[in-house]
Amino acid sequence: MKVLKFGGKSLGNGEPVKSAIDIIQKEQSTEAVALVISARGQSTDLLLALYAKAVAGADVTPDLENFFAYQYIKGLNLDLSSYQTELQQLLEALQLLGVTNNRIKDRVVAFGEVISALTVTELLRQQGLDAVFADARQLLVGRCVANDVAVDFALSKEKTTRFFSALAPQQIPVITGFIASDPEGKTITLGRNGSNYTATLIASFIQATEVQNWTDIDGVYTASPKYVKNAQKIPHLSYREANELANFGARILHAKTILPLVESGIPLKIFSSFAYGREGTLIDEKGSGKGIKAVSTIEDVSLVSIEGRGLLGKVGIDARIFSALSSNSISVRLISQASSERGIGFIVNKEDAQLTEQVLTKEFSEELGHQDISRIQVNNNMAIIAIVGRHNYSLEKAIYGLRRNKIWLHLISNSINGEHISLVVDNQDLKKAVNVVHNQVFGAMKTLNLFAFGKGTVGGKLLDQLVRTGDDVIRRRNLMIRIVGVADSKKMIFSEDGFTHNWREELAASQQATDFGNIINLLKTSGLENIVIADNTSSQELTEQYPVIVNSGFDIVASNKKANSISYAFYEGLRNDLKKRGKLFFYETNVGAGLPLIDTIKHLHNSSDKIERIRGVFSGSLSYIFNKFSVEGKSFSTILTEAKEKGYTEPDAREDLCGLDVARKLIILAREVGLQTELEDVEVESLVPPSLAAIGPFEEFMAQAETLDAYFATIKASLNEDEVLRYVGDLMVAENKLTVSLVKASKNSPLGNIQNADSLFEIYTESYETQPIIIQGAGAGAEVTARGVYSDLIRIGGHY
Ligand SMILES: NC(=O)C1=CN([C@@H]2O[C@H](COP(=O)(O)OP(=O)(O)OC[C@H]3O[C@@H](n4cnc5c(N)ncnc54)[C@H](OP(=O)(O)O)[C@@H]3O)[C@@H](O)[C@H]2O)C=CC1
Ligand SMILES: N[C@@H](CC=O)C(=O)O
Repeated sequence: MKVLKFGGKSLGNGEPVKSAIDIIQKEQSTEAVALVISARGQSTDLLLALYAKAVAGADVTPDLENFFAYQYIKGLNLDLSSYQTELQQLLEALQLLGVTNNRIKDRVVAFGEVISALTVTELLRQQGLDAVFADARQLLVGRCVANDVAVDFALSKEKTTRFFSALAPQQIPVITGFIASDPEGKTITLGRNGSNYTATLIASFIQATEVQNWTDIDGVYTASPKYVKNAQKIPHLSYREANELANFGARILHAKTILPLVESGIPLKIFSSFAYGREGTLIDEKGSGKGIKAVSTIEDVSLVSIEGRGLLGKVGIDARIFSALSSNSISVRLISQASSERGIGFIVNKEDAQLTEQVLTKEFSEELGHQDISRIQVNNNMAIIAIVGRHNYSLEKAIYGLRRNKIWLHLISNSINGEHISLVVDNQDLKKAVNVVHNQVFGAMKTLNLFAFGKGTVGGKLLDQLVRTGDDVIRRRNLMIRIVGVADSKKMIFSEDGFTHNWREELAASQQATDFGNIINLLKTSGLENIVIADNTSSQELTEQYPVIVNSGFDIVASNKKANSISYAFYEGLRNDLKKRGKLFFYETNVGAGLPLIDTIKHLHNSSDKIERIRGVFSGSLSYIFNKFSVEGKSFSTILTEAKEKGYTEPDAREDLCGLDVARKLIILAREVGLQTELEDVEVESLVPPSLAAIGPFEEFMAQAETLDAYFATIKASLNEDEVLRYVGDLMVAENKLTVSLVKASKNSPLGNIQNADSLFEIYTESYETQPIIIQGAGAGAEVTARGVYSDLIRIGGHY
């Protein structure tokens, strides 16, 4: 015979209770069943509310009617009037007395299970099954001890086996869950998860073949799906693991419910009654072997810490703490003690925190007076994350992830059998922390949460690329890049669930103004892990906020060159912040767009190959302009407009023309090789004609196209037939000399030979002294630059 237990949600009116009856019919067709039934739907909550109202002397009539209205199922021949009268009388007595009483409370609550079991019995009879109602108060006996129930196993077993042996083979007992009686025959309840306990007790008494727990969740998950979206169902657990999970927050289980099964070796299966046929979780003696099984959580606990020099080497301190707590019925969830014995920390339930402080202050009043104990501190806003299962390096992995996400660990506790690690974090960090730990220890898919500043040429293309190829990155890199926010200079959007192809429409429809402080605050309080800020703007104000971003615990990717080319003091300060916080900043696209230039320079520099000179065409837009202008008949302004339309220029193309963009790139490379240069150190030959230098808006500048064209026509006229114009950047490291100038190059030289918007960099080093390393390819453009930023994001993801 197997025992089937149905939870309250699985017996709610309508489809849920119909499905439960279907399941019972199917299951009993293969093997005899005994049923354990919880109160239906919200019945227990309604009864508790009725009890509270009655004690407060309030009118309970409407609520009582509501309760019974819910209990009646249309077409079912069940008369509950005697129960209604009995409950009403109990509540009236409570109204008169106005006092709380746990035994009466249990009697009130018991109506939920009794009516539910009667209802299921009747529904089964309607289907032609021989169902027999059984009140568990006739079967299970126990005593209330300190907020718990101690079951009298021998007596309960005797009563239960006697009841079962009197059943005919075809009869299906429908037993009330949750309730039992005390030795005087008064109603008691079995506490949290009480109906599950009823089921496992009955199963152990009758030596059932298995217990099936039918509920609204289809099994035990690797973490609470409320917090961790990619939590996975666990197919198989051992009793030990289930017990650890039950002790550490798994709502679906309770430690004491597992015990009767352990002793009798009966397997427990957890299924969803809303998805019959779907695999659930099996819990038995063997389990599925080694490995991490789950990361569970307990919210809202309190951390108590006792510190002081007087604890050093003193015998009996721990004994005094725990005996004081135990005589006040305060249970300690976990403990950690410094090896020097100068401090001890432990976790209690939040409800017990105040009493704990009072009890310990009294116990150690003398030591506190002599300053042997400097303080007893209680911190109420704590949470526990428990890693359950045998682990190799899981603690290291968890700590690495938590550190990267700036999550403070208050206490660590490791079980002796190695099957359990507990980590205590601030409650406010719980969601982020459990995601980090879960992903670290399972090596599960990592999530990178991206907030993107800038949705123009580069930023917009990056977001489109991410949406288009995100699934591919998940498949190949086990990394999900979730776009949680986008901001342009005016508006922003933010959603913890992320945006996909609809980001443009969502941003267009947004009413929320871009506000940097608000964005950082939203991200910090979101509970999202692994946050990366993408800067695809040309805003200097935003780059000046990078230290705030880093100090908030976020990584950065940027196509914006300004953070690396404004003052050296800022550059150095940012590097210090990054180092101190262990944060990442990737900016490969700052020079040469998607070309692997900065990385190459870094590798050469780090391998001590002295870089002597970097020379070439640093500007993609000016490469395009001079490639065309030198050989085609179009005017300079026409080609400049083309370059802008193709997305090669800076937002204000004069930053390219005046040499500022190339100068920035030279500074960035110079700093990579260790020079402490400033923008003013670069000797720049500007291409903005002197007569147009003072013009304000770009449109006004372009309105002077004739002057611009005439200026460049003169320069072009001075070219020989085999020459072309090139705008060349040159970094001479030993001389600390950085120049940008317009040169005439032979069409047949490497510089003269480049096409389209290609950049070309010649890198001379100690090893590559005469034959430089040459890196050449598209040096500007939305597609290649966005790809470069994308690849920086993936590199950051590789560190999670
Ligand atoms: N184009 C290229 O080939 C390359 C460009 N880069 C760099 O990429 C960066 C972006 O260039 P590009 O895409 O061409 O420029 P765009 O002008 O096309 O886009 C800039 C975006 O930044 C937004 N923005 C500006 N200031 C802010 C701010 N303070 N907060 C939020 N958003 C802001 C703009 O908003 P709004 O739309 O409201 O104006 C716009 O969406 C530049 O720094 C450039 O140097 C680097 C390598 C190559
Ligand atoms: N405007 C820049 C874009 C890339 O950095 C260029 O022309 O190279």
